[in-house]
Amino acid sequence: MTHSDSRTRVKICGLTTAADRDLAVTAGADAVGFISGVSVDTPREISAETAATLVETTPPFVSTVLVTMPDDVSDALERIDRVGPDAVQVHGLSPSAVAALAGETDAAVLAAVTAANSPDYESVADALVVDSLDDDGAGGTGETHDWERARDRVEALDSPVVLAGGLTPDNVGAAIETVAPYGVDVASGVERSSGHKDPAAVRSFLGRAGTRTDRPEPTDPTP
Ligand SMILES: O=C(O)c1ccccc1N[C@@H]1O[C@H](COP(=O)(O)O)[C@@H](O)[C@H]1O
Repeated sequence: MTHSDSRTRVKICGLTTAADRDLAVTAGADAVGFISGVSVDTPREISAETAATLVETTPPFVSTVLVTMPDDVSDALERIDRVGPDAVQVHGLSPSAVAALAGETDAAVLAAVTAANSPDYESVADALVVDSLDDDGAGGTGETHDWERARDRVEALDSPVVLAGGLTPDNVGAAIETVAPYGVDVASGVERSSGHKDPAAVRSFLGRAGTRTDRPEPTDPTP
């Protein structure tokens, strides 16, 4: 299902600090992603405790996403319980495990997939994140994949498709035009150094994705 007639949602992922989360929120991100519990070495990984704090202090109407690589369904449920996100993005689970997880959590379940295996996950996840996954099933590769093939998937699948993998301020406009995804997702492409976002790049990415709003700085929602 193409979404070229509506605004493309943007997730800024791999946020490691409150300052970077606030930067993404202020610049107009629809969703903010926190990476915790992954089996690959990444500068964007944070502890479950830090992720829980960042989720809890994210202002209303911005979706929080836990990005994780669980061993199995019960491991995923424990991680969701500890962090409390609106959505969980799971890497490396089979379609049947994703289906079981979706049946047991109130969080929206996003499956990280490739264009090749995306049809296997369509009926079991709330949305598909089509990425350039490495051999371990992890994202954050900074590498693009075949956008024409991704476009075919967007047209063939009923589930919302989020395009990820190697997106940057320079290519996100062309990516949206080519693929017409429901949303786009970026981690390494808007960093100034490993694990730290570049404010100008985050704003530029959101602007070129058609989403920048320049919201006022968020205030601490805790009383
Ligand atoms: O970013 C990571 O290091 C990472 C590690 C393990 C699983 C997922 C990860 N990131 C996800 O991959 C996409 C695309 O990343 P990039 O823009 O190509 O760097 C990212 O948005 C996360 O969802």
